[in-house]
Amino acid sequence: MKKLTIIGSGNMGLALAKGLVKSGLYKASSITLTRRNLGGLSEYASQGFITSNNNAEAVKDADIIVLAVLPQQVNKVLDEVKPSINPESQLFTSVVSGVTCKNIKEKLYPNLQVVRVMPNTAIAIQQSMTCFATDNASEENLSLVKEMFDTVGVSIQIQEELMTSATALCACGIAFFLRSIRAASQGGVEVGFHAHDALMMAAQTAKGAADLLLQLASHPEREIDKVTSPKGCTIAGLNEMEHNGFSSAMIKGIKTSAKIAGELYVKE
Ligand SMILES: NC(=O)C1=CN([C@@H]2O[C@H](COP(=O)(O)OP(=O)(O)OC[C@H]3O[C@@H](n4cnc5c(N)ncnc54)[C@H](O)[C@@H]3O)[C@@H](O)[C@H]2O)C=CC1
Ligand SMILES: O=C(O)[C@@H]1CCC=N1
Repeated sequence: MKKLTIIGSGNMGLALAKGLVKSGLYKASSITLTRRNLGGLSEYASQGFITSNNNAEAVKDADIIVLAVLPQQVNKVLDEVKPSINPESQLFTSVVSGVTCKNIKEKLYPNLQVVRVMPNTAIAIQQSMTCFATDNASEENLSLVKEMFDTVGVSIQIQEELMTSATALCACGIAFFLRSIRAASQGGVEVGFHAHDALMMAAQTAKGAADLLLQLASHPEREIDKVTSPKGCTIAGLNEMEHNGFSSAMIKGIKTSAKIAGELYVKE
């Protein structure tokens, strides 16, 4: 079993750690989690994870390193770990938005194999859509990354220039679909359901809609056509939403997120 060190164990780092252990691919004892404030990791230490607030020490024995700090924390952390990194033997992965493989190699070592990965928080329940890209990692290391992220959802390799787009569509996308479900449940309350029933009903309906596309390899409009009876209530509601900019709002939101994702990291 490979040894993994996650630098920056916040929302994403912890979701990844939980998902990998749940999948059975990793034991908690083979994952080291770092954070500045160790107290925030005590629950994880009691579950068998190794915890540390010393990034330089924590990366020394790792086969795979996952950088999961915020973009504005990257420069300081890379300076800190550089003397402990072995570019010959370690694989460096990063989930940080807007930080390219080149940015990391410039700060660390030019021959370090780097894979940029963009998962989403559904990784905690093995349902992530994960995109990854590299400009120098070996096929063997790419297979390792694919195996790792396929056990916690679905992963695909993409061109690196599309990573900020993948961030918007898939990583930010979790929030966009959650807000849609929340809005649907609020509508549900207005038409007569208690809030917790409305939320469960909206979430299960969203899950069914997604599964129609994934399991039948169908297109949204094909499935929509099956719901919209002529002169019926679905087309009336759907058109009302479109008159209010439903599709347009989602498209504009994704474009804005993709733009911001590319501006999050500032080189020193
Ligand atoms: N939250 C999400 O849905 C996703 C986040 N990402 C990326 O993951 C990265 C982390 O995002 P979040 O987990 O949301 O942020 P977060 O703020 O929850 O996590 C960052 C963690 O890094 C720790 N940290 C800061 N400085 C550190 C240091 N010097 N040493 C060790 N730990 C340190 C913080 O204490 C915090 O726990 C970001 O770069 C983000 O772009 C990528 C995909 C999805
Ligand atoms: O909001 C953010 O910047 C991070 C990256 C993608 C999801 N969360």
